[in-house]
Amino acid sequence: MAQLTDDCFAFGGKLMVIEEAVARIAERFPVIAGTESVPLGEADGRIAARDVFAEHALPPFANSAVDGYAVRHADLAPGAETVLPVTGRLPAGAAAAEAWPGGAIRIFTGAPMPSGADTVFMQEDVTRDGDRVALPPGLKPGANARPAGEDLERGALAIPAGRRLRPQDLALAAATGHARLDVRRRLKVALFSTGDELVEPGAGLRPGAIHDSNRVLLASLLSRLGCAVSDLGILRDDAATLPGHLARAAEGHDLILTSGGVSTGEEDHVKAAVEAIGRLVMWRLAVKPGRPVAAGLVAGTPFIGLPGNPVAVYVTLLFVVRPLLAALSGARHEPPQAFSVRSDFSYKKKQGRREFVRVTLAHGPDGLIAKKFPRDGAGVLTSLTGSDGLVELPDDALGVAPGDPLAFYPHASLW
Ligand SMILES: Nc1nc2c(c(=O)[nH]1)N[C@H]1C(S)=C(S)[C@@H](COP(=O)(O)OP(=O)(O)OC[C@H]3O[C@@H](n4cnc5c(N)ncnc54)[C@H](O)[C@@H]3O)O[C@H]1N2
Ligand code: MOO
Repeated sequence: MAQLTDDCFAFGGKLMVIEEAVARIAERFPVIAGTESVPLGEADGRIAARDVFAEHALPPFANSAVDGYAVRHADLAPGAETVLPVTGRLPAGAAAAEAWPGGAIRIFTGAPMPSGADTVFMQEDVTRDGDRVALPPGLKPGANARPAGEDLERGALAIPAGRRLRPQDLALAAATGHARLDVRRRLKVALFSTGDELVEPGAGLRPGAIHDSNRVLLASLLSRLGCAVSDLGILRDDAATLPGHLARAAEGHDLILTSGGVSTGEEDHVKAAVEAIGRLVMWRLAVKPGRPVAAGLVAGTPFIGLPGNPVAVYVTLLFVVRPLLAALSGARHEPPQAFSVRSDFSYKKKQGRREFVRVTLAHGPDGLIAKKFPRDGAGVLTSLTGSDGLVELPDDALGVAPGDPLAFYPHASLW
């Protein structure tokens, strides 16, 4: 393939490492503008548009961590039991009271510490007798009391801009005084499958046809990643009509995503269609499965063409598209977390490309071991439904042997 005038890759050369390719594609993709304010209940999975600061300290006031008795530590006899009169009662929600010198206040979890009191005995540790309570020796000053601002001081950063909001972030926003958050607008993604062999799920299978499974995989994954997906159906392997479909999709979308038709066959028209009405900025990556992935711009709108094989779709969406979605939407890319497991298999690979192998986990003598899913073709969908996750074989590795440490990504933590 000829070197394109405006591209950054020599397509014929060594394949580019995933992170470098993603960084160089991202440079050419514009970050979307536009934010909206949403109630916390609608903010899960959205991207924080700006830093969120604590409106007040968390907790806002010093309070008891247990049900028990609040005292001034200075009133306790060193090394001996202390008996104090019970001088008050403070349930959660009550306004703070004064601590009487030489008295103990019956207090409940979350109630404000009485001013002057600094230490709380758990009720299980004391002996109550009428209006007096006997307190054992040995409790440190400050025990079982939570200071104001222990979690966050007023004005402290609670959520950084660019964070993809998780339920725990929303809890922190609520706890620090926010009812709504400013978030980036959703990325609008136009989604196509391509291929003459494809028919809709549920349709009868004529000879040579298969059901389109990539579109529902991609639409579902993209929705989980917070995108607004336009499902635009199946495009035929037709060099004459493909460019028009892509050009129309470029209007009103932030990204066009296709699967299929990006390999080298003469029926693989997607790349040519992009070049006809826009430009490719990258084709082919050092990754297996998923090598023929293509990226470009169509009428200024970012385009990513994934290979047709379903496992290649899964892997490239995760490791190529996902960081690009983050770049487009102004999010911080938080790479999926890998866990270390031991290999239970031997496998040879080519140097100079990263491979993702589907595995199931089992308990070995020294921790978790990864067993390779027996059928590893990039078209084997049951290798995705029947495995626990992916292991990553590094670009430069020549293979893996039993006992080798492996980076494992559970399916459950990927989306
Ligand atoms: N001569 C070569 N052949 C192939 C190469 C190569 O380098 N040289 N690369 C192989 C690799 S690796 C992959 S991956 C595939 C990718 O090719 P395409 O992106 O052009 O994809 P298709 O040929 O259109 O489809 C591949 C495969 O996937 C099935 N498919 C496509 N779309 C869907 C869908 N929506 N749902 C379910 N299945 C789908 C399609 O029927 C094919 O079986 O090329 C290799 N060939
Ligand atoms: O890269 Mo292809 O995805 O190996 O099958």
